[in-house]
Amino acid sequence: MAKATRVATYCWDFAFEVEKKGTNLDEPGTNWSTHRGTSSFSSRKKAKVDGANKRTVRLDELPWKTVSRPLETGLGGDDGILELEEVEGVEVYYEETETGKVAKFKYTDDPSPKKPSNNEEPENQESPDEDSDESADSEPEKEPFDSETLLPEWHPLGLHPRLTRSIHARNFSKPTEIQKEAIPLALQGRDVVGVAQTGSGKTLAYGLPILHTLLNQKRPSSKRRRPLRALILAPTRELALQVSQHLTDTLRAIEPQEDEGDEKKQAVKPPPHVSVAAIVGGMSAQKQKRVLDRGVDVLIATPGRLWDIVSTDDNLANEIRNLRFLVLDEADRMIETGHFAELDNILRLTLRESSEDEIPGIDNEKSEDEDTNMDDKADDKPSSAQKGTDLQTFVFSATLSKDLQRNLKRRKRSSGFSKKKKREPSSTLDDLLLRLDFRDPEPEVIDLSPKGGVVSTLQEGRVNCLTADKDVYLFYFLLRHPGRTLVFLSSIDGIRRLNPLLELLNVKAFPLHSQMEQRQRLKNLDRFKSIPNSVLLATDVAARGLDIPSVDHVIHFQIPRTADTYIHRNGRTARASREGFSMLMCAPDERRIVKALMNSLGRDEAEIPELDLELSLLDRLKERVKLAKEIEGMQHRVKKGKFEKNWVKEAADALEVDLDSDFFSDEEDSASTKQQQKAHNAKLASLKAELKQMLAQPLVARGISAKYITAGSRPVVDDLLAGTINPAMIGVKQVQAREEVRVAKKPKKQQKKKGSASN
Ligand SMILES: Nc1ncnc2c1ncn2[C@@H]1O[C@H](COP(=O)(O)OP(=O)(O)OP(=O)(O)O)[C@@H](O)[C@H]1O
Repeated sequence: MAKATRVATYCWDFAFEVEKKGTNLDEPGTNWSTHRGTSSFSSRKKAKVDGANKRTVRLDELPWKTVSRPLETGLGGDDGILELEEVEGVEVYYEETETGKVAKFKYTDDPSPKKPSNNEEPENQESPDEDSDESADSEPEKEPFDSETLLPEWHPLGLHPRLTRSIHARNFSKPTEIQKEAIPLALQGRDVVGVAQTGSGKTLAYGLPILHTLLNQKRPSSKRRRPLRALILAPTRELALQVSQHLTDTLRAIEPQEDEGDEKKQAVKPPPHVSVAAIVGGMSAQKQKRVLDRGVDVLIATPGRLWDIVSTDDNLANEIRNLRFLVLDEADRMIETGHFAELDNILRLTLRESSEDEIPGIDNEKSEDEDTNMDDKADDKPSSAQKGTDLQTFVFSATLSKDLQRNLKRRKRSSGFSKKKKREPSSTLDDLLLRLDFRDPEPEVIDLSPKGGVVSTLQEGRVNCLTADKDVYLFYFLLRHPGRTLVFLSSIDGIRRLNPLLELLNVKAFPLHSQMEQRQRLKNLDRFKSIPNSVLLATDVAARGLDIPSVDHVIHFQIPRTADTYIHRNGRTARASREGFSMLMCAPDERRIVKALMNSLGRDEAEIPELDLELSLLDRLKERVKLAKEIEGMQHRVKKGKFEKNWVKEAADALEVDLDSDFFSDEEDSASTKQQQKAHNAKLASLKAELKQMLAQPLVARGISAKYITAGSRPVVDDLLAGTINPAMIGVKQVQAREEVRVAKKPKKQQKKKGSASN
């Protein structure tokens, strides 16, 4: 006998499957029906089943409760069961049948010792009419929401009242610029290409119109599978999960909450009006397929995983053909992620079909001049007769080339794609976007990108140093300017080297790169988000779209190769009008790249000021970093040796060959090796002890008296009194990095050069 469990889902269809297939809870192909909500996993009491009151019930008659799954697990969407919870008063037993074991449920009507209050409805309430479509659309608002008074700047956008309520709950007092411009156009049915600075709220600029449209439609029945209505494609797994979370949060604020205390009502809660799910690589494809099988309204996906599923699922392919909304988020990055072919294949499904395979009224062969003439008729709005479907397309990024935007305008009349012509695989963003079949003859291009790509609240800075000294300069910066710091490196090897080094130096650092398991990536992101003085060492997998609240600093440990990457990396800080700081670490051989980078942004290299450094402290840090490197080198050699040996052994085992006796001669058990190991360990321990001692010493700036706070040429007493003392570096004020560049002097050479250039 087992106790019944409450799971994170409503399981109407599942109940049927359990009866049919027996007790395998994770049977592939099980048709799930879910309901999302919030709850605690609080009640874990054993069910008290009073035999006298027990009666056999169907699974769907049980008092199911919805619970939420935390995003940090990587399962924020409907992608699986994380935890089971007992249902009070329910007993599960199994009956042997011809087809195998069948789970049955006994449910007690007597919920003693809990006595219902006078206001409570009967415990064993019937589930709602599953075909709840009729009531859904006209669901009355519990309390009218006065958006005109409470959100005067959002009110004119005319969003669904439940969205304005949610916006209010999230304290978004006014729409951002891109939201103000994009939302009305999207609500008019226009296709929108939005370019706006990083952190400017682009997700809701396309997300709110989608949710608005779906909320204005009837609440789907739990009996019928809901068809996919919006597909959002994102370049990275993290971004896809984040967009999913963002939209889920927006909806969660408006779905009835479980912790409102009315348990009976939860048991009869209808399916969600709008369901959102994410499909990304690195997670169980089986579970994700099940999510799709039971139907979602808004799907956020990375192209690789989605195409894996679509290529074997005609149903899904058909749904993509009939989408209502298609979104490319960070479209330009998708070209770089190596999923171009998959993306191209998915987009092909969204192309219009007509009897002639041509877009009505459009001659694809017209000349450029004719194109221009057609431009003049740009005011022609799309008529529904012209549309293959109602598809609306949104393309958003912080960086889209001006050329592309011009081309998009010009392409309006040659939009679409003739299947008669050979379709070469696309290879550039321009190519890709020009192949998008916008239904709108002239997609609206909103370009709010700031001049030079720099957000006004961002302060840039740089340090010029040798490549070999970058570790020291980084360590200096982290001590000098504590905060949440995102360090970008160009290679995974670089991260693997730097991470243990920083750990030895007592810096809390977490790696993030594409060769890590998805769960570990999400876990590290989460740790970085929750620890204020931590460091994330990342490749450009983290450069785009990630919305980590309050990243104080972005450091380009290696100079990005393109201006777009520079903009997107910087965009991880100074988000949503907050201040932020970014620093280029520039080695002599990288000067050329910085120059080219700035040129392509229409800026001068000298515009980025140098960071003021306390050189005496920098020198003292060199000793510490040198020692940490020595320790790291020794540890690395041991690890590498073990790894290589294991690899050879595993390869030999796999090939079923015997290894030469020489291979084992220096194995651990030989006496001389043992001695060597002992000596090695002793040296390592002594170096570590030395480093520990060094790190325990306060770093005192030149001119500071270590004995008396009022003595020395720079007494620290004032800083102490003002509360501006930097605990890691005595004698230097605790100031923000942005303040240190204001006083920085431009390199003399540059000033000279500039002067001569202007002559
Ligand atoms: N109207 C608003 N008012 C205040 N904050 C907002 C508003 N809209 C969105 N935000 C918040 O701003 C942050 C950045 O939003 P979002 O991630 O959508 O930016 P983005 O423009 O997509 O950035 P990126 O280009 O880097 O992907 C989020 O934390 C979001 O919750």
